[in-house]
Amino acid sequence: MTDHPSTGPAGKPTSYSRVTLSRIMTAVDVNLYGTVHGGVLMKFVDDVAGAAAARHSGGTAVTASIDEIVFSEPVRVGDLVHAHAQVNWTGHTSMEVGVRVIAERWDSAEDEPVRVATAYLVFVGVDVGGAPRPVRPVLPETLEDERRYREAEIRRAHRLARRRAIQAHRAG
Ligand SMILES: CCCCCCCCCCCCCCCC(=O)SCCNC(=O)CCNC(=O)[C@H](O)C(C)(C)COP(=O)(O)OP(=O)(O)OC[C@H]1O[C@@H](n2cnc3c(N)ncnc32)[C@H](O)[C@@H]1OP(=O)(O)O
Repeated sequence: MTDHPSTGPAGKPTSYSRVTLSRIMTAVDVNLYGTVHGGVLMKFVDDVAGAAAARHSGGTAVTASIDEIVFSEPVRVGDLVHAHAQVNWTGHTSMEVGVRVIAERWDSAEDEPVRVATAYLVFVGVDVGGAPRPVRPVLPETLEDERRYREAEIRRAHRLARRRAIQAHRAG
């Protein structure tokens, strides 16, 4: 089992944080090439991740960083797009939120929905003054949740190692 905060009264299961946002993409969402702009999807991803972080932490949470966002298939005008988010990992004041974006093609409703994007973001719970505040631990419930928790730790370790390496490089 992954070494995550043990079950305690203050913890919340992963499923508690789950949020889905859905919308139909329109002509105002397109880029020069006629497909949906990546920035539109990034805003959508940030919104659903923010809602999951707010729900888990029981208050305001701000986006601190985006570790990764992958656009795996283009999205088109008319597609019905669903963004599913959950808190994968918690630190002291920060949370990793994973987001999966799925599209139902408007012109092939019989086909299986397509995974169009995947993202991992770090949110920090903040108080009314904007200062970081402690967040309750997330409690993985399933093997899949455990896997995501462990992978979030790997992403965090890489992020911190990269920062240290760049700082050392700059220090000469
Ligand atoms: C019931 C509910 C339904 C829902 C209903 C509500 C719906 C609601 C929907 C909202 C949907 C919109 C969601 C949009 C959300 C925005 O758009 S927020 C706007 C964009 N973001 C910002 O403006 C953030 C600006 N940055 C900051 O304010 C500060 O840098 C931060 C993020 C608060 C961090 O402050 P700091 O003093 O540098 O913090 P520091 O003490 O060094 O570190 C605190 C923690 O942050 C982590 N951290 C700091 N920097 C980073 C970094 N670059 N990368 C990763 N982690 C970092 C640290 O590792 C540390 O983690 P822990 O070890 O405590 O776990």
